[in-house]
Amino acid sequence: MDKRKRRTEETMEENKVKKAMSKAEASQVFASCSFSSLGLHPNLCDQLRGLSLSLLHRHASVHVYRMGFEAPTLIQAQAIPVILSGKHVLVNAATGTGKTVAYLAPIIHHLQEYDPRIQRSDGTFALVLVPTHELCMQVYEILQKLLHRFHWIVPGYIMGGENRSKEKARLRKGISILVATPGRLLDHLKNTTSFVYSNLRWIIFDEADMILELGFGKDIEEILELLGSRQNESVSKEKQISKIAEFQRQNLLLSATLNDKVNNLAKISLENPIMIGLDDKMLQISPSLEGLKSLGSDVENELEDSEKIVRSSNDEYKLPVQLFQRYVKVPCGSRLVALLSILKSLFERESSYKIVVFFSTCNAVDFHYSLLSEFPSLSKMQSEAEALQLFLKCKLFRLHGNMKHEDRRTTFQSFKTEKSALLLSTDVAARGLDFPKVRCIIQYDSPGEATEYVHRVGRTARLGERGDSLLFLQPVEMDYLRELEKHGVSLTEYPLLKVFDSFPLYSQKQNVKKFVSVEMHPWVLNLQKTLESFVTAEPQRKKLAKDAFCSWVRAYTAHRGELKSIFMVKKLHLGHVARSFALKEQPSLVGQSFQIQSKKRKRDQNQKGLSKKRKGARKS
Ligand SMILES: Nc1ncnc2c1ncn2[C@@H]1O[C@H](COP(=O)(O)OP(=O)(O)OP(=O)(O)O)[C@@H](O)[C@H]1O
Repeated sequence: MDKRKRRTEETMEENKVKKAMSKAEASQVFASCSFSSLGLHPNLCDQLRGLSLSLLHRHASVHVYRMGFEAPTLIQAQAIPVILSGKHVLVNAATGTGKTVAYLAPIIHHLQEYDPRIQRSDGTFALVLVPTHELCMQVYEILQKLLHRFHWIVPGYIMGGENRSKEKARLRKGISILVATPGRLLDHLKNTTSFVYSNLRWIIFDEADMILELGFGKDIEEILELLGSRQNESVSKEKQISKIAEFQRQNLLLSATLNDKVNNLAKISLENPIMIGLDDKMLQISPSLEGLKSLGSDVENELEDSEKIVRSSNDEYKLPVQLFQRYVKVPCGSRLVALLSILKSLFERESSYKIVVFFSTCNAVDFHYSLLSEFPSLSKMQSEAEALQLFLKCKLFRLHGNMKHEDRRTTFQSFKTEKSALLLSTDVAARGLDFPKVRCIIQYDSPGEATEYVHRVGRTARLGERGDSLLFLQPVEMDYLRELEKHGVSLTEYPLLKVFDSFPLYSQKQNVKKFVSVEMHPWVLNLQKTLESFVTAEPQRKKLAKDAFCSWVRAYTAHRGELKSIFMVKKLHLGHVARSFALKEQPSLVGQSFQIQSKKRKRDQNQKGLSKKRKGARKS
């Protein structure tokens, strides 16, 4: 059989397997029922189904938004009927399984049924609380699409960093479904007298655990009190007026990872909740909710075992089954070269590829963004045109909390629509954000808690699509894998040397010796040297590198609990850390404590060296 024929047959076979796999993957995500069978109004079902299309309407092209959802996801099929029934609900489902529509659709279904129709002057009926600006915008956009046929139900958002007086004006006019970050909501609850919420029927905590982890616990308690929705309080029923007099409040709590803190929030906000996505072994919440503690209190003191309703920190997390998770073991000084090489090889392999790389600090994002925006292609044989080419030929974006809100919004929108792009981000992008077609997540700086790992990798492999994730670990950090295993997360090793071997040096294939170490690989040595010259040649770039170095070390010391013994600054060689920021030597800017730690490390090493020598001397 000739080669071409065999290749064609192989490709056909591969396609068959891929098709079969994607069917199997899809069947794990979608339910075999329809939206209408779940009890949703036909107009809403129509809105959820079908493709987005443009109609010619009286000489003008009108865009009709429809979501294009053929069938509900499994979690939607489970949650929608329960939420429609008016019960309080706690939802735990893997990332990218469609939780947003699962709670928005039933609310819209009920609101469109009110007779007479609800009006703006009735104020807010549903409140969606989210932890970040980006998530606020995202939920608001989905709401806009879902409400396309229900123009009398008004969506809106309020969030930190936005213009307060404009928000006040919008609240005065009336917002039926309001998406908000907790701090700004509390501000308006206290100071915007024209904000009408006496008809409030639903409170939803999306990414509930993160809201608490960001330290909004006290705000949430105050919000629940102001809204009269704290379960241990006798809600003054007289306060509630006409429209909802016959309805009970309904609160919903959702996340892909639930932790002990959420227990407390569940206890103070949910009444006899139905659990969705939690194993049978999870206990029902105790109906008598006594002895409630503060959401701001320490996790350890929070709960009696008998009252636990969600996973404890040692339980397994749900991850998308079609996610291929790997780790790469890289010595500290070669981290930057490894990152750039992996990115280059991924983007060269496929023309359409979207990657998100996570960093621990805003400064680290800025430094790598500046580096990758300008770092030229490596080739000594290059022509002038080639010399102008960049090392990575893809669209580059960055996202972090120190950026202006407008820039954050633009990045968020642009990265969504790009086909091939790289996003460098802090954890602001880790939660809930839905960037279509992201194929790979790289955690260049380690995530800390296993929950953070789960949410970061959850930006790919969404809704049954395939995705890869890669976690960078230094040899001294390998115990982190065991930490992940405790939560049922296991990773395989990424073949880093193979990637280095694949790069021609000076435009020729290298004759690289087998089994050479990462640090001594000629590609690594060469790229590291070029990077260092490039960074140190430009004072502004060097400053970015130094700032990034300092904040990286600070972030490294901030690991909590058991992770402190895995990520220990004193185990690091700060000179090697500096190399990972393309600095030839360690900046002296770090605080005194680091210098003391570094001296202590040297002293320890010297002592170890001495005792080894002594042992060696005794042996010989
Ligand atoms: N029934 C459906 N059919 C097809 N696509 C859907 C369906 N429901 C939701 N989606 C799409 O799936 C993607 C993921 O949804 P969503 O962001 O709500 O997931 P999630 O479970 O909240 O994820 P995370 O835990 O990361 O926040 C979105 O792009 C959404 O538009």
